[in-house]
Amino acid sequence: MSSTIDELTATSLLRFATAGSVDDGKSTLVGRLLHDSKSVLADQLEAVEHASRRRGQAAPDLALLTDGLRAEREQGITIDVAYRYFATARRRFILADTPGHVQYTRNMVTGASTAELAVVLVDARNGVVEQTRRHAAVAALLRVPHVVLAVNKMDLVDYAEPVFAAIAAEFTAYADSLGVTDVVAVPISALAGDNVVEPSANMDWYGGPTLLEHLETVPVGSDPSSEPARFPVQYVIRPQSAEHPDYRGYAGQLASGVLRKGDTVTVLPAGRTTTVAGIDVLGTETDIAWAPQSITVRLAEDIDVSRGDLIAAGPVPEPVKDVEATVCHLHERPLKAGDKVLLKHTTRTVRALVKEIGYRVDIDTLQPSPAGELNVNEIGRVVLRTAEPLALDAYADNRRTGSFLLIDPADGATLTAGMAGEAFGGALAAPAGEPEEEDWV
Ligand SMILES: Nc1nc2c(ncn2[C@@H]2O[C@H](COP(=O)(O)OP(=O)(O)OP(=O)(O)O)[C@@H](O)[C@H]2O)c(=O)[nH]1
Repeated sequence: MSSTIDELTATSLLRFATAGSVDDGKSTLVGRLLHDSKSVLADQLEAVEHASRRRGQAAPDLALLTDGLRAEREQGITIDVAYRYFATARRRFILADTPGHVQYTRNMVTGASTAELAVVLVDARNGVVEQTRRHAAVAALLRVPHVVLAVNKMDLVDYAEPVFAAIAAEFTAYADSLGVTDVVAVPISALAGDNVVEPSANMDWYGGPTLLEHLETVPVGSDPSSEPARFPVQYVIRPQSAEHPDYRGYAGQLASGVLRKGDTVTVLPAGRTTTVAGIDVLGTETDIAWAPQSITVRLAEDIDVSRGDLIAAGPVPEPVKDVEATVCHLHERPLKAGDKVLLKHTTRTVRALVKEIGYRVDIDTLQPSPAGELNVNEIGRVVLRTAEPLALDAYADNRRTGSFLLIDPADGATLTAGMAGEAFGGALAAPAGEPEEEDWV
């Protein structure tokens, strides 16, 4: 069965995000990836060639492939996170293309929250700059498992190995201090196509994979059997037909792990334990299901289960009403102690009070400092009190069931993205003079 799991789970799909400062060459890189991996349709390419000729450029400007919005191009900035889908013979890709201007943190959090790999782009002429460190910090905070440092514009530094080596060493050391251990550095020229899809003849000193080779081969989709099963109930199915008067099934997407018929499970937050009586995938009964399949589960006992409950196996989280989390604030309206919000965790939405803004983190220095409120793009530590108990995992253990959103009850706006538990692998201490974490709640 394990080979089937390998074949059918997310191993064939890589979700990744790009991040870089303005003009580092993200659009050109993504265009180059799509073009050289033959993911671009002929008519798209024709349109780009036509547009480039009109502007008097001899070669097609591949950045045009990715900059869908003309207005944005005219302003010279990229507006929002764009998702692009492409595939090679070896793997399918979903790319969250995150822009590099001032809204970087918000966009990168949005784009990288589901990513398994982040490509951090730097301009070889500038090396590691402030924004590079910020991108690395956000990747660390979101626990993106793999980071690629793409050192772009190598053509402008004469393809010189020492330039690349120094940047790679500086970045790797910084990433390491954040707890990001899987960093692969690739010297590229997005414009000329060196080491993006094809190996570069200009950099024969580089023995590593091209960017695409790495994207195609990096291990993804952590083995579901290594994680405890987490199944947030999306719908309760009760057909109440004469044929099946007692049928009660729970439908949703398995967030993590493997669920088998006969497994002992706990329904949270109530805490009732029962066994899995049956599993249906696409209307067909099966003995086993794994994340991220969409399934319907039947339980042995007729217990009260509703939308928003978590059916969990293995070590299950203790439901809590006091939530301490690291958050990134996404909205122009600041988040303050005393705010009444809605907290959306998987399929469950509950009322919550912002009890305390613990501190904000300076993303450049990673130093925490006391804060009364969190402004847009700021990262900080908050304490929340929910109206009903939540079955939250630590984000470090489970990115799906350890994360949540805060929503403005007045207009439904998404305010804040939250990650339960410790930040930066616990390396981040409370600011000096602040109460110890235990004293907060
Ligand atoms: N010489 C050289 N120029 C490059 C390379 N990659 C990109 N450029 C140029 O750098 C400029 C910026 O590239 P873009 O791809 O638009 O940069 P971006 O990072 O997407 O910029 P924003 O969309 O504004 O965030 C353009 O003039 C590109 O042609 C490269 O490898 N070598």
